[in-house]
Amino acid sequence: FHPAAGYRKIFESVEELTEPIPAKITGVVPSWLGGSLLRMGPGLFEVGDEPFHHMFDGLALVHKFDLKNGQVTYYRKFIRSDSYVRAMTENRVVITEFGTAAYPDPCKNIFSRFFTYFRGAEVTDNCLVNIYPIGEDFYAVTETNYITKVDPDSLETLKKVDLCKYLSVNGLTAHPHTDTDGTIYNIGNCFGKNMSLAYNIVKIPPAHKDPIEKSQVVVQLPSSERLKPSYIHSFGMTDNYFVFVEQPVKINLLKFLTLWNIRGATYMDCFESNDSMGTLFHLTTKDPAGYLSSHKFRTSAFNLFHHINAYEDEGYVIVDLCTWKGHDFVYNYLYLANLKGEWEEVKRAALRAPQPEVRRYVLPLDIHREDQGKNLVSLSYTTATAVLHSDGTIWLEPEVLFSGPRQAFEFPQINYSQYRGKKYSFAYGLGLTHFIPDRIVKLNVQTKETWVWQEEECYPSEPLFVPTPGATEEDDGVLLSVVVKPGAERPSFLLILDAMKLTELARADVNTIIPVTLHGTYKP
Ligand SMILES: CCCCCCCCCCCCCCCC(=O)OC/C=C(C)/C=C/C=C(C)/C=C/C1=C(C)CCCC1(C)C
Ligand SMILES: [Fe+2]
Repeated sequence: FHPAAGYRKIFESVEELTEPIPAKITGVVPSWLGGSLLRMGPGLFEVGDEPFHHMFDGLALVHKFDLKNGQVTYYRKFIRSDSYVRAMTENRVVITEFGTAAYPDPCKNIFSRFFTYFRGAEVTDNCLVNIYPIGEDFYAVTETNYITKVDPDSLETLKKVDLCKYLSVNGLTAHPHTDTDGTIYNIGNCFGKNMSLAYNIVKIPPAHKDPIEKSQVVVQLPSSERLKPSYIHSFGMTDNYFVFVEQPVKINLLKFLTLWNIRGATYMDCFESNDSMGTLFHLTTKDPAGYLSSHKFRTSAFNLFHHINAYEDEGYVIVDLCTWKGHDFVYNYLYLANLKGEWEEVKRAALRAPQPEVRRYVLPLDIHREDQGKNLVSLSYTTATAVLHSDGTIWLEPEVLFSGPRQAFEFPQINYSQYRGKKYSFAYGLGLTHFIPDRIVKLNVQTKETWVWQEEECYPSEPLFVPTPGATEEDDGVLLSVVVKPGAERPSFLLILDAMKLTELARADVNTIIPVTLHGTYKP
């Protein structure tokens, strides 16, 4: 598919811009589409002569496409995180990133090194994963306790916020949910006093000024394994429930706590797979007086990063997920050395990685002891099953919504404002071939029909759905994706697709390579 290995370019360092640059438009940008597309990703893949090793290490770069009156400009700035500022000052990796260790400053004397050793190293504030609004402010985030307030116009870094000051969590996911009234929910690991472990769901109520100050933990879910909470990247939310999937990818807390004293260790060294637990689903009501479902939902092992959507229907909770089969951690395959090789090497490196599959799980809400051994799912439109076992657990089997050999449907998006937590039809995603992003896919989750946008030597990013104002159809809107086409005269463009047919409406070409972006927000 990619013998020219053009995808390497999306993993190379770029400089930030001093002012927005104009884009050259082909096609017609819908006149109603006025706003900013904000996206986050790594932008600097080495500091001095020290390379970053993992796809999630590069220093955070915030990107912005401004759309106004059919015209488009592009701008980008590095986040002035402590990771960035100190790296620039000392010309070396100073703060340990996800898969790259910082080594002690060789210039420091033995005494100051001794003190750093006992104070413990600093947790990274390299917010490269997502950017989203909290109240009227915008925050760039990773998955630690540090988030960074960013000016969405100038892209300037405004302040670093430590979530631990407001909430008892060690971090929050980069995938919050927002209710219609603006309430934000998120989930994070909490390593409490006495080594008690929990997954805490937090609520940030809508407020004009500093909503984070009013945030609180609303639900606490215990970890099923002592000292080893599961890694969590996103969660599900319906009108009345939170869905938390406890996956066999574990954080070994003892390793994490001693990590900082081991030379060369990184966050990646704290993870391990549990090869016997399979995967557990937990349901809790959103109501603060809510409960944790007394039934344990189980299924075979998979890695989970992205929930697509979840909703309630006829006494069931339907949960659609982008899964990776097995307990082997997918992030083990995302080292830059694997992703930046020749095409044959990239394929070889991805060969043993878990296989992707889009799956639908159906969790019955009303469970009776006398139904033991029977399939409890009687929804007309799904083949997913849930069988009650004698030990009270419910074994789930999914319905496969999309599957292709080493063809992932990842970085999923939906018409979030209208269909979050509701019965829906369409998911949009980034197609990955052996982890290389090479197409945009639309999936009808009811019929399994797919539509594809693909172009030779093009490397797109997560497609964000923006609804047409006043739309009545679920897929009436556009998809926005940042595409890199290394050989072209202008090597990157903002792609605007008609979300119904996945046909191109317009592209806005810019004269610079835009490195890989993970997630982002459209700010109308
Ligand atoms: C867009 C194209 C990408 C091309 C290649 C990628 C292919 C990916 C296929 C799989 C999907 C995976 C999606 C992952 C998305 C993502 O954005 O992940 C980024 C996650 C990051 C940077 C996580 C950082 C987490 C940290 C630093 C956690 C730290 C912690 C611990 C490990 C334990 C203790 C608590 C604490 C400090 C939070
Ligand atoms: Fe993500």
